[in-house]
Amino acid sequence: MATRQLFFKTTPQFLAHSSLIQPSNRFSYPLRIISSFLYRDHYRNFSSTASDYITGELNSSVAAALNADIRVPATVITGFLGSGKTTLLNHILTSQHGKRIAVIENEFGEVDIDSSLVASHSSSNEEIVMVNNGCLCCTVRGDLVKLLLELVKKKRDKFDHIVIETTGLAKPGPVIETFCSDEMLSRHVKLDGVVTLVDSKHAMKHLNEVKPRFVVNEAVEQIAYSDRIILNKIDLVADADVESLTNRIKHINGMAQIKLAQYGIVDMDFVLGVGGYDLDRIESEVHSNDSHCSHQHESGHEQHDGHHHDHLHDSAVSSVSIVSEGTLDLDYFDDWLERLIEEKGDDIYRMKGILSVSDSEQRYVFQAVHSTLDGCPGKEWGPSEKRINKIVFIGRNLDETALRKGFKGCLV
Ligand SMILES: Nc1nc2c(ncn2[C@@H]2O[C@H](COP(=O)(O)OP(=O)(O)OP(=O)(O)O)[C@@H](O)[C@H]2O)c(=O)[nH]1
Repeated sequence: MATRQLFFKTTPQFLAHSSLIQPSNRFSYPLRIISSFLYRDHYRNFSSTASDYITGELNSSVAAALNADIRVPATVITGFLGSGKTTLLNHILTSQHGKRIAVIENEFGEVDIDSSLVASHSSSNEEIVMVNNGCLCCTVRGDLVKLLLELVKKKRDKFDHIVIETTGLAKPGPVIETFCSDEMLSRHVKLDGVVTLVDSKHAMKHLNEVKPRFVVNEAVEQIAYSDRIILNKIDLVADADVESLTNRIKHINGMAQIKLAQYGIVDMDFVLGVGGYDLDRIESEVHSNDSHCSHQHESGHEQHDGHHHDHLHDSAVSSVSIVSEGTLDLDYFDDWLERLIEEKGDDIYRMKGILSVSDSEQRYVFQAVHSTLDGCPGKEWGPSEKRINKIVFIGRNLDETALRKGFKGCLV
């Protein structure tokens, strides 16, 4: 199938205001509650309201009967100024992946340059639709939701996947939270993954930049929130630089997969269909994390992550992995997580985990973005399989000792 795309454009500062997502708008679900509502809500609610929005699509009752997730996947491309986001977008739009892509482009500044760069690479310009909503400053979240819902309502039959390119200075947190916390949006669109472009030549400088108190370092945040990281422009640096940058990135985010690239050339399945927020994909994500994190598993009950503590940087954003045998009391764990989220929800950007819980033959899987938690029972443990808990936290000022202690307190 030929690749076709729609093109939507917004204007400055569109996704960069975390203050727009007030704590009161967030919701926190204890795991035991989530486990019962999860699939039911996403799929059944979809079927009851989809007809308002989606015409000429799958019959919603058929979808419900099949328990199919027919929400549109959306990929967020982020990365510092000049890191290669538009280059990657063009690669996506010109690759043969069989998906029809709708693009939401966030331009920083009055002059629309990126859209013409993308358009010039597009194979079917007539499919490109420009949307200019004026200045989205301070109405970011609502406008993004409106834009996405309109897209689904009016053009749903014209695309299979949405790609959102943020500005180089955008903070991805508010964008991700929008997908997770807006009920209407989450019925129709699911966040597939956050892909971050990193400029191999200049990234270290940006990552090391010390910002004034309460000012976030966007380059660090973009890495912390990502599911896939493309270490781009490797043609401009030595291997040793790539290695130290890779290690630095792993320290910030021990969960994301990393690929080296020139001109954003990566396989499409690295960026599309990532399933970064799908509970049924968490296991493979956490496993794949093992392979690139060079864990040095300790013998004994608990194993520490191998996040290169020999070259720690004083960045406040980092990740902590807990890999441990043993069985958890889900109620204890639930209480602990609730407390953690209450106290540190703003600082915990992402969490993913596979748990071995008492009185259950199934894994328990969960994932969270700040205080928005999803969890449900997963695959059964094999008869001779070692039950190993794996949890990854990514956030600011993480207290590794306290996290390990809290986790241990939930073991039976
Ligand atoms: N040498 C080299 N140049 C690259 C590579 N990838 C992209 N570029 C160039 O870097 C420049 C910036 O790339 P863009 O794709 O526009 O970067 P961007 O992240 O969209 O930039 P902003 O929209 O300004 O944030 C362009 O001139 C690209 O051709 C690469 O791997 N190697």
